[in-house]
Amino acid sequence: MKNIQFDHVGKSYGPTEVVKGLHFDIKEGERLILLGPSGCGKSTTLRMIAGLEDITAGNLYMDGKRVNDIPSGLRNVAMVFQNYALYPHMTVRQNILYALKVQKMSKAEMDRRLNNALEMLHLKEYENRLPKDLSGGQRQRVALARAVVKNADYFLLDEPLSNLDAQLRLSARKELIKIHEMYRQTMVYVTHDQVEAMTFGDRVALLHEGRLQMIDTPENVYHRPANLFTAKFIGSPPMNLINVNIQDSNAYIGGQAISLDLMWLKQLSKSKGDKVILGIRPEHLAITNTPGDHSLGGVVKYVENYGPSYGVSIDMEGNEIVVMSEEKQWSPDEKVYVKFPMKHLHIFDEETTNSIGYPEQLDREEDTTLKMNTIGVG
Ligand SMILES: Nc1ncnc2c1ncn2[C@@H]1O[C@H](COP(=O)(O)OP(=O)(O)OP(=O)(O)O)[C@@H](O)[C@H]1O
Repeated sequence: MKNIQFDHVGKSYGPTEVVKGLHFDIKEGERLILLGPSGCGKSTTLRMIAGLEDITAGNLYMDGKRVNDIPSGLRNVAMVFQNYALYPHMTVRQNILYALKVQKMSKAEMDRRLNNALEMLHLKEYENRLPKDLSGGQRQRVALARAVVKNADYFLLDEPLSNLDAQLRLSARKELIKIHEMYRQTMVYVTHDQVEAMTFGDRVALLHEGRLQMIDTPENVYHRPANLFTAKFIGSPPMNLINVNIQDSNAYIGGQAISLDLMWLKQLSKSKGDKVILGIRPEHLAITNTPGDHSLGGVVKYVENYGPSYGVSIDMEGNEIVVMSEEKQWSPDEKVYVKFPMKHLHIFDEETTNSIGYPEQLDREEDTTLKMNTIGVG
């Protein structure tokens, strides 16, 4: 099994621990995205898999074998770096063949792999050029070709598309998906771009300050965030998060209350004390001019144009709430009402910041127990 297992893996530089207790598996053949803000430890984690960085705590297994002390060259990995790392004095062809020559492969096999890669990545006509005579996108494709020809079991990519403009990034991403579907290597892909992560990953592992926050499918990371960090990081504009007091079956936001006539929230108020954070995505809220059930009043602060819709920023009892609206009609200082649909509410524990309830269980009325998010926290 060409899988990768992190067993409480950590990395310290002197006294500074930059990766902390990573404990999860990457499955054979999957596209796993390491996502997180700058400095969270993504590259360090990838470099530990590649064997370019010592592991200072825990064990790392690849294909069932502990690799902590196995040098990079024996791990059967191909890596693509953000800055491409092409040899400037070598042509495209020489750059691509370099790794294979080191492996002492037969000429016929080298030519076969080279031609496949040149064709697949549309590089045939640039074969004899030096890197300085290529565009950023073309250089990036050469870096990919150089990794592809190695036919490695593990394909490790560190922000490989970040130097490309938006359009090129889109086509390069499609290319990468094609390559991956053809070879199905175990792929680990570092990015800080959530759109890239959501569109490209089979699963996403979100890191923050060296710790795993959640590892799951893009869909679950978006719809069932395991904690406040995940809820805030994924989604643009981000999820609204509001401190509320729960009393009986009402959630109080300042002086206003919405009735939470749901069995699981009643249970929550009994078992969890009364202070929680309520989360709801901007696209799940609706604005009206008139009060109604599950609606709270607020005042429009400003409206931002997001292209297909408008982000309306509303002051609600000192909380700033963003609501996506198809209409531009809302103007600053206008009094409005915001409807909170019960089926889209998330509840987070104020103290631990972990999710203690998310919307899906509302569809199953017979299930009155709280669904807990237990994945990958800590
Ligand atoms: N050689 C080093 N010595 C000391 N600290 C280091 C060293 N290399 C990295 N770090 C620190 O480790 C932390 C994690 O770095 P890393 O490059 O893994 O983050 P990242 O998530 O990939 O960030 P980015 O998206 O900005 O590349 C950072 O705080 C960084 O400053």
